[in-house]
Amino acid sequence: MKLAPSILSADFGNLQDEVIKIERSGCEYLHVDVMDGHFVPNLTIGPLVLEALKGRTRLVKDVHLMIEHPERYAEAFAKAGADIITVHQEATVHLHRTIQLIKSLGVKAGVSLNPATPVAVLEDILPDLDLVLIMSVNPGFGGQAFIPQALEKVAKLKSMVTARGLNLEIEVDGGIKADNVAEVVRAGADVIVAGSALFGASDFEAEVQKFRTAVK
Ligand SMILES: O=C(CO)[C@H](O)[C@H](O)COP(=O)(O)O
Ligand SMILES: [Fe+2]
Repeated sequence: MKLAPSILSADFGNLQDEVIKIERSGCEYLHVDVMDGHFVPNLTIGPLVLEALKGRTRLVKDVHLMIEHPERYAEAFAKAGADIITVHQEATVHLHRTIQLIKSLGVKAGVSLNPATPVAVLEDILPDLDLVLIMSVNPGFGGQAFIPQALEKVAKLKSMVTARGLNLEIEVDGGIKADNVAEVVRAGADVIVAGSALFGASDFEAEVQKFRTAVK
């Protein structure tokens, strides 16, 4: 299991230290939640913040775009240092074109699905993807409760990926804590996003260890 702490729940006044904390705890990805106040009812950060972290961390910068028309901003996030750009299937009409654009920028391409979107919509684009992000909360906010139906979706997606011999990562995002991470991984997740559970803990590193122990 790879861990992707979401900086949505970090202390933005102290971002550099928060990123160092993620790195020291042995996590693999840095999950960056970008929200536009249209696709989701919340506003967060843009490429400027990502750019500020450029060259300051070895973590894989995993950018989750919860914005309408993500194709308009892919280049800006690629230039700002994104390693993976994930767009929502629900937010772009020409998903195939958007994925090709992201790849042409030299960045890995992912697609995210809202809780009500079935994995079957990805059937024809699956071989083009580096990552699929299954939302286990409705996107927009940290600290929400895990939606259990996500487990079945992850398992279904895992079978599609295995049956076709594809090489892509399954990431799951929202409401994941030390006490439910094991079932998410058992269902087929390769990458786990966690925001409030890690940053809300009194000891970040100890909480990361709890996640690791839970999946052993
Ligand atoms: O994309 C997101 C919300 O839209 C966040 O990545 C997600 O909610 C992580 O936060 P938490 O672990 O607190 O649920
Ligand atoms: Fe996210």
